[in-house]
Amino acid sequence: MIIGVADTTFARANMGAFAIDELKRHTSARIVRVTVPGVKDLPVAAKKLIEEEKCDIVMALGMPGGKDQDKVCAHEASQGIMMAQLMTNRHIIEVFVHEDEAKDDAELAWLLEQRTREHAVNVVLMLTRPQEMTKLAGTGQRQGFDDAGPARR
Ligand SMILES: Cc1nc2c(=O)[nH]c(=O)nc-2n(C[C@H](O)[C@H](O)[C@H](O)CO)c1C
Repeated sequence: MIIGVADTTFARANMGAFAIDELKRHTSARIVRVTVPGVKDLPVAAKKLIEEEKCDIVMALGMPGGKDQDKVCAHEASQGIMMAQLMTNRHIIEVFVHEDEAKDDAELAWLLEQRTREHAVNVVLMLTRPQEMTKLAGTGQRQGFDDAGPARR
């Protein structure tokens, strides 16, 4: 099994390093990493990881900024990532932390790390123990901030 990790220099924390550290805690799968400038460069980076590096699944890690043009960029990047998934028939787990989700730099740094680590665990489960993911179905999981939990009557 091979896991791809694509991250960006635009992000304000080393999301690729967090992902790799967390993946290594849960799997001995080979990991291939590539770093690109920004989120719009992630779709082709992920597609190349799948097609050329034979990755079974890819984490696409990025941080959209808070400006309007950043949000447009992020939407375009998401569409590209979805297209790459459909073209390759492989999951590309998009891990985006929007800069304005956090109230200050300290929270942003925490969120960039926490969301990346929690999605790394999802990636390992999806690849190696999908039945464990099914056990979590409908439980209101969130990556980073608190889980929402199941809705109650
Ligand atoms: C406006 C803009 N905003 C972001 C952003 O919020 N987050 C990010 O990761 N990258 C951004 N970029 C850069 C593009 O994603 C891309 O790297 C360049 O257009 C080069 O292809 C751009 C150009």
